Amino acid sequence: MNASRIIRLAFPFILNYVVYYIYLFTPEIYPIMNKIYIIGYGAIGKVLAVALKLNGHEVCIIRGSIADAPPQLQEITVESASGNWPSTEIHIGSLQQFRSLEDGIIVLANKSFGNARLSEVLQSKVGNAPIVIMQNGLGVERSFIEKGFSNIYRTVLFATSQNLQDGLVRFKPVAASAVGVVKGNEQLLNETVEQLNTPQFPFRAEKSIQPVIWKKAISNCVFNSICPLLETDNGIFHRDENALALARRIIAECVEIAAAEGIRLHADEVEASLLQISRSSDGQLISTYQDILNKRETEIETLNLEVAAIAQRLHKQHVVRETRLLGELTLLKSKLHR
Ligand SMILES: NC(=O)C1=CN([C@@H]2O[C@H](COP(=O)(O)OP(=O)(O)OC[C@H]3O[C@@H](n4cnc5c(N)ncnc54)[C@H](OP(=O)(O)O)[C@@H]3O)[C@@H](O)[C@H]2O)C=CC1
Ligand SMILES: CC(C)(CO)C(=O)C(=O)O
Repeated sequence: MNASRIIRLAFPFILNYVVYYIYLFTPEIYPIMNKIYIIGYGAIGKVLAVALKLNGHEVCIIRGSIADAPPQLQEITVESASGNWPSTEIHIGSLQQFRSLEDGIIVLANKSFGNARLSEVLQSKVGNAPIVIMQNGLGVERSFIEKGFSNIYRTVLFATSQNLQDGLVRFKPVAASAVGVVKGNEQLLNETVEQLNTPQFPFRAEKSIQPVIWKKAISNCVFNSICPLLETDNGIFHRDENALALARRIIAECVEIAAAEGIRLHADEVEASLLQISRSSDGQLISTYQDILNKRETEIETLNLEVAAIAQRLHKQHVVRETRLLGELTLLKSKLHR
């Protein structure tokens, strides 16, 4: 065999290696992910930060609503049914402090109504680093897609967390929270999940995230409107047949819109999941009700009102009359209280 034939035969293998090494060592193509930046010093952000730090990760919480918060160390304690986790010091900073976040995973644990502004600020700092959106609702990833972020992942949380005091949070994990690809690839998804997953706050990769997003969002359309309007806790649906009957009407409407979007869900499975959440968070107030009581903006626009907007786009607004009305009432109640 002559030399040129050997080179010709070997060429595909050499090319493979070259591409592989460029892939591995070029941060523009393959993010480094040494650190975890959590945006939002709220109930979820604090617990996630503590769980990750306890498992040896370098983690920093970045304030979501405050642009110029001075860097500080804050001790956070997490209360859980199996006992308190060791109190842990967490670095808190602000976006102004960081020129680039390209060496990490960026977790959005802020309220979704902050996404439009945050996506603008993050645009020049993120590069190809994965963004993990850890919020309830539909369409919460829109501003990141529109601005051309390259790796967008979406989590559906199966856990509840509640702020008790500034450095004290109560956490209840129910199951491993699902993470799936909105834009990106499965390999980066798996590596991102591997980084985020801890025994205290478990995550799992989900290949088909859209049905999971819709199922949880429909439950939230029920909880986040009916509970604040009735001024009651999440347990109402397993305690009261009439409340459950109302929930069924909202579920039926939303399941029809999900189907029109190509997401097949059965009303019965959504109801079963709603009842499970209602039982496991009996006595707890849903975030929207807490937000109204604390005179804060709510996420209702990415729940009932987003389902209504999707229905309108599909010329099916007649299908979601009750879902929309409850959403509008919740929005009005929130505005009247602020
Ligand atoms: N708590 C729970 O049990 C669950 C929560 N979720 C979802 O997780 C997400 C976080 O919830 P949770 O931690 O409970 O919420 P919190 O209200 O406790 O905290 C949310 C954080 O969002 C940030 N924020 C508020 N307004 C803005 C704004 N305008 N711009 C940017 N950031 C803002 C604030 O961060 P900072 O103080 O740094 O400014 C705030 O602390 C929500 O989308 C929620 O729906 C889902 C399931 C369960
Ligand atoms: C419905 C519930 C309680 C489930 O985690 C939730 O999503 C929330 O608190 O916002």
